[in-house]
Amino acid sequence: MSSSIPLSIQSYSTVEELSVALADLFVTLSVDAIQTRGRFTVGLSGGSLPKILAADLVKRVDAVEWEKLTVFFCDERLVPLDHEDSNYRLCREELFSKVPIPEEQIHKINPDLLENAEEVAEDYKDQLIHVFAHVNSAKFPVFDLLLLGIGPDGHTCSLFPGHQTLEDTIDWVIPEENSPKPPPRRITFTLPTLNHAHNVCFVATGEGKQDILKRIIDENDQKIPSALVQPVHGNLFWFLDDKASAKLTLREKK
Ligand SMILES: O=C1O[C@H](COP(=O)(O)O)[C@@H](O)[C@H](O)[C@H]1O
Repeated sequence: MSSSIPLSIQSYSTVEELSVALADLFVTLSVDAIQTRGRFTVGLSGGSLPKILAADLVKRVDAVEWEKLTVFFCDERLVPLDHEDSNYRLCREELFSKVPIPEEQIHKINPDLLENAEEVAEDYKDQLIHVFAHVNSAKFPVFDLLLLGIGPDGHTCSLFPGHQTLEDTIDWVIPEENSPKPPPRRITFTLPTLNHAHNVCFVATGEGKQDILKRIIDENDQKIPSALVQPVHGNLFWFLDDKASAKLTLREKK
């Protein structure tokens, strides 16, 4: 890893302890962002992340000013919003249904456009512009916090190894219609969108992530999409459990 990137790798004995620490980070960053900018902009992932995030956060609902939260999805599957593969549905079941976040502050894909992935991405960009354009002078949205997962192949969001999507240096959100992990049709934030955030936090647990984490963190293998997430000015956090981090040389044991 480049030494210029503020890097924090924390490994917890259990997923439960990791959930407590992740909720601490979420609360702390929400307080900072709301004090500084009047709101907290968050990008959520699907997969294992929503459950780990919600486990402790829902126990301290009052610690977050939910009405000042704005949520996007770092990637979304092109399925109806109530489909079992929908990242929105997963986050609703695990988190949104348990906290007082106003529904209109959760930015979802437009289900009327599902036939055309380009149009879904364009519409999602318009939603991003509506929220970010008037406050950011940067060319990309600047999220307060992006919470990312890592697949065993090193994909993050819907950015997969070897795919053309990794080359995009202009767009904010793009279609991916050949995801090797089902369902195949998705949209995803691009690397520049990820890399302009104030804070990016990867969350990975379990033995199945050991080898890919070694390639990303110890070997900085630039063929792996997750290794290409290197915030330009922001902080990069890795929240791991001890099973996932077992093969790493660089880590702080909690
Ligand atoms: O397909 C996806 O997978 C990744 C990783 O999921 P995990 O279950 O290994 O944590 C996830 O971050 C992404 O949002 C999702 O669409």
